[in-house]
Amino acid sequence: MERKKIIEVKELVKQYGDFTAVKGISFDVFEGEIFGLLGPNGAGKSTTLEIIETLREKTAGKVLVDGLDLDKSPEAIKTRIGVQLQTSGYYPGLTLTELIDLFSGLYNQPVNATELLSRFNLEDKAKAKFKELSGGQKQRFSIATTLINKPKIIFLDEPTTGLDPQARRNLWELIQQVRAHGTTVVITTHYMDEAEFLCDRCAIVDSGQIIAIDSPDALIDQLVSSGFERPKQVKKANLEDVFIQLTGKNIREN
Ligand SMILES: Nc1ncnc2c1ncn2[C@@H]1O[C@H](COP(=O)(O)OP(=O)(O)OP(=O)(O)O)[C@@H](O)[C@H]1O
Repeated sequence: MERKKIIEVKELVKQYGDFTAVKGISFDVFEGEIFGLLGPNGAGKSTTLEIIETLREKTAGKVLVDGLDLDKSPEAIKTRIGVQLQTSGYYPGLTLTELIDLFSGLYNQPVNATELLSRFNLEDKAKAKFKELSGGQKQRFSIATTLINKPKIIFLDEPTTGLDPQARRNLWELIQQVRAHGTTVVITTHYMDEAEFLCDRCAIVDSGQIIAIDSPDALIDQLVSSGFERPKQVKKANLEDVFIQLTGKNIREN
């Protein structure tokens, strides 16, 4: 059975003055997958996401989200997507419940704040102010808020940057749960372990172009079949495994 394309990007171009940040990229995202955009700083990942999110004008190309043309139906697209705000985008003095109620009113979507907070292990923080949360809790809350308008797709821009190993792994599990509920996830990251763990497929973007696109496994197999070998014998564990083994998996943020 053919999988449904929920995002179609064709020959997308973005120029900032004389500088071309996105150079005619094309890719599809399938419904229900976790799709990653990977690439070094300045590759054009955020620009591409912001165009799909209707937050930035494109220079050329075509974008369809859930079958809707970005040029014709940006408002309808907004109702089908959830966008993670930078953590500075929240009123720091409001409690989490008040913030959820605020968004719920803005989107005109009734939301059970307690249920949403407990899905993200934040039920104990319902009356806490946003500014009182740890980094991991802030990230969990910002992902929770992407779901308020019951979107088909959520976009997460570097969701685990700055988090400790326990908080990162916890967030990975939560992102998998979001997908298990049927939401498509598009994520940008600099962490290859994160992409390998989470993404069904990923596009590697460099200097505004997609230089590879496939599942992490297939990309690794292609490299290995080209004769690549790691210069050093790979050990069965790495330093992060040592750290997690010693400090446990529990998140430390209460
Ligand atoms: N508003 C802007 N005006 C001019 N140039 C911009 C603007 N926004 C981004 N750029 C440039 O476009 C290029 C792509 O930026 P973008 O933020 O999309 O990259 P990125 O892959 O998300 O990088 P990072 O990983 O650092 O977030 C960069 O060279 C950046 O300096």
